[in-house]
Amino acid sequence: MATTMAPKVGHGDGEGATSKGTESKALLEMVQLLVAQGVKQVPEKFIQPEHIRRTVHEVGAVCSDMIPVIDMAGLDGDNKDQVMADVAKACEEWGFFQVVNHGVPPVLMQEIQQVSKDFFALSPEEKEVNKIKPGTSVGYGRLFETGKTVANWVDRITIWSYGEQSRAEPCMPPKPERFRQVVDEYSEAVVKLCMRLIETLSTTLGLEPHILGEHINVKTVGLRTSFNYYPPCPQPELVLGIMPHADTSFVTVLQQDETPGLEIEKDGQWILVPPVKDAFVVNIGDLLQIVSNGKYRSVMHRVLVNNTVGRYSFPNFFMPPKETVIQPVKELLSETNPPLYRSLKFAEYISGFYVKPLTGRRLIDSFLLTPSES
Ligand SMILES: O=C(O)CCC(=O)C(=O)O
Ligand SMILES: [Fe+2]
Repeated sequence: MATTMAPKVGHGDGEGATSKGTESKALLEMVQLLVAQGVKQVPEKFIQPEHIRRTVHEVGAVCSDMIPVIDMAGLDGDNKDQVMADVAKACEEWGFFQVVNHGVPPVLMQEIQQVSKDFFALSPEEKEVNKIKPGTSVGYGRLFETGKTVANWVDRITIWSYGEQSRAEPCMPPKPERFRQVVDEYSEAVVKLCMRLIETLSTTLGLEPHILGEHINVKTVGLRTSFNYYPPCPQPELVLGIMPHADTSFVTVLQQDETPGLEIEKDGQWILVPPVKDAFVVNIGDLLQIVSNGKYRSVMHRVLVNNTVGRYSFPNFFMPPKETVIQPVKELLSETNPPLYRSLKFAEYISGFYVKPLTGRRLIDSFLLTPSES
């Protein structure tokens, strides 16, 4: 299990919701704008306390090549059992792995990168058209700027890219013009990949391939996509691109560009997830931790920035509608493996991180049937 070296914050997908009335102020202080103005010293609000900064090592210093890379083409071949075993091991030991030959066309991955570059190249006024609305968690701007937490060195736009929520809460930016079309194609391909992963994880959990998907009502699960831009920072050692957090998803499928920055916490150390061409980074989210009754764990991760080159990343959070009940799969339970978590509605989970996102504990622990000591 993840150790306690990182502060245990209960952020959902890197950041929580915005609190009412703080949005315009946040927008005036978008990182991109600060950098364009030639800021030499990062403003106070971005400076992390010392114990949260790069405490253990610099980017990439620890065994980053150990994070498993799974060739999904192998799931259809003679080597299937070995690939399944590799996935099972990756989930149990790492909670993170990369996938190649995953079925999402590389050209779509390039296009998503291009339209987000085009988005961030718009004028501040054009970007602000789509700014986060009070009480929601989608739109342009840094979320969770309540003034009580240190700000992340990132600008981002978050949208519901697929499923019920994308219809209920429209949030596509009007510009660039190709944004919507590219996102539609991309999210459909990424959802297919998520479905495939859920089927695979069902098997690696020791269940029939369809059980996990049926349990989470996979056909109703949607996608929330963030477009993160981490501009170069004049004092990268003082800030974090995104502070340590675990994701509020079943799984997250992340596209990163060629600039390193993402690190995961394992056995008390931060380990770089090295960029691999055309790969997605897959990680177990809190919801799968509950559903698998703790067999697969949602691992803390963070993002470092540097002073020379900007970085783009696109996490896709595979998340259910608010009314979905989240509980351990009954086929996994037995007298020797009793449920660790109580059943809850996803809405309850979300409101947990909206209301008290930074209590110093992981949100997921508050749903344990027997409270943990930490
Ligand atoms: O930028 C990255 O590589 C990770 C982003 C992330 O963890 C998040 O948005 O939840
Ligand atoms: Fe994350």
